[in-house]
Amino acid sequence: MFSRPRRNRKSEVIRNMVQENFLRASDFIFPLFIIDGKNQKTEVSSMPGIYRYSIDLLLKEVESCLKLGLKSFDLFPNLEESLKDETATESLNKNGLYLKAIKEVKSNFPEACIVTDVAMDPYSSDGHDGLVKNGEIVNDETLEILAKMAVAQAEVGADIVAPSDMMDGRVGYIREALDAVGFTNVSIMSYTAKYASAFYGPFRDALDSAPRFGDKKTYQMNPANQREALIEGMLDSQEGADFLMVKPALAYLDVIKLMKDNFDLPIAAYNVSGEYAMIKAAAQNGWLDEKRAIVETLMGIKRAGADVILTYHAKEVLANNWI
Ligand SMILES: NCC(=O)CCC(=O)O
Ligand SMILES: [Mg+2]
Repeated sequence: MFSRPRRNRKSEVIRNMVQENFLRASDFIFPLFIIDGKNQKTEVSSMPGIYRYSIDLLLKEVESCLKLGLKSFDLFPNLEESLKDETATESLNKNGLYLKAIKEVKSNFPEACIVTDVAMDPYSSDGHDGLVKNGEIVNDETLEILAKMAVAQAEVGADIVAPSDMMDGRVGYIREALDAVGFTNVSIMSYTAKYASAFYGPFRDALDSAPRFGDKKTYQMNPANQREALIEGMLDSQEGADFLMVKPALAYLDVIKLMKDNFDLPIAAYNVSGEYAMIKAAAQNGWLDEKRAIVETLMGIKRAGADVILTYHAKEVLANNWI
């Protein structure tokens, strides 16, 4: 035997020397949930360790993350039912929870990178990402609403707007709307290949945003499909996306790799709520070594080709020096 791969595993020094992939604080975007009120911090029951924060406590949370070197945040609002309507009007309310939160975070911490969510579901009485007409999620009329939402978010300081709705043509539509009012420097992180997944369950608990009828299969992708992601990637690239996202991450590592191999834009992967919940539940039962399972999961996503990872594990990983 001339070749003995085990020689490169014989000591920790050599194992470290030949390590191919690394996780860094700057890889992560930390999703944060926001609720109305003062001094409110409520745990998402299906996501142990993850909370919804009122704006005052959100600022404290962001500050503590920044101290750990965690500098990018994706904000999501939990709105009261009474504020929801068919056209997501509340998403444009300058004094509403979401736009106020973005503005507060950005003015208190200009060094933070704020990613904002562009989709109708948190504000929609139908719980869908697009406008509903006669039971159908209509594409082109939704674009106008999304574009206004993106501009409103840019106006209060969004660094990156992230359309998570999967309507056709929305990246280009939003790009034009942003540019038309001078926001040529605001980036777009497109949810390019977002699959109709069971793993979003805990997130919908966090926001009370489950669809009120039907499912999201007419706009989110079929989990059975891989090549279709190339069509979405090509369109988003042509329409001016700055990042292409695959979501969820774990059951879609092949799609992350495919996107990495086919597009030169940075690839983001969303390690979603259900993926987080699975590890937490197993760890709480003593069935998994939590630290190792989390780091291995994130490393797998990185190894598959993700340049950026949106993950609820971001803070704990850094706070505990697990990477
Ligand atoms: N638009 C954002 C999501 O749908 C997040 C899903 C999750 O974390 O499960
Ligand atoms: Mg698309």
